[in-house]
Amino acid sequence: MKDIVFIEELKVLAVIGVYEWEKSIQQELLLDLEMEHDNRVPAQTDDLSKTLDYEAISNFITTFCTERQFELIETLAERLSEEVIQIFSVSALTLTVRKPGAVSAARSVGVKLYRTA
Ligand SMILES: Nc1nc2c(c(=O)[nH]1)N=C([C@H](O)[C@@H](O)CO)CN2
Repeated sequence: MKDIVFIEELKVLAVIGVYEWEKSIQQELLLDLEMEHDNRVPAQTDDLSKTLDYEAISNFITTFCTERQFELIETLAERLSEEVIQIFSVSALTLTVRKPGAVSAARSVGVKLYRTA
C-alpha cells in the first residue's frame, strides 16, 4: 500500500464549459487529489521540505483553475495533473474533478484520472 498526501473537496471557481453561456460565468468545481509519496522520509526528519506541501499545492490548483479557461473538465484535469506532476515532482496521482452544478438531478458529475510521472 502506497502512502498518500491528499487534498479533499478543494472548492474553486472556474470559467469552464462547452456552451456559450458558460464562457462568461464562473462555476464551482470540487477537486480531490491523491499524491503518492513515501511518508517515512518527512516523518524521520519532521521536515516540510521533504514532503508534498498540501497547502502550496492547494494554492497552486486554485490559481490554475482561476486563471485558465477550458471547455471540458477532462482538459482541465489533464493539464492540471501534468503541471502538478512536473512542478511538485509527484510520482503518481489520482485527480477527481467534480462539477456539482452541471446536472441538477445528480449530486455531482465529473472525471477521475490516474497519471504517473
Ligand atoms: N464528460 C463531459 N461531459 C460534459 C462536459 C464535460 O466537461 N465533460 N461539459 C458539459 C457542459 O459544459 C455542462 O457542464 C453544462 O451544464 C456537458 N457534458
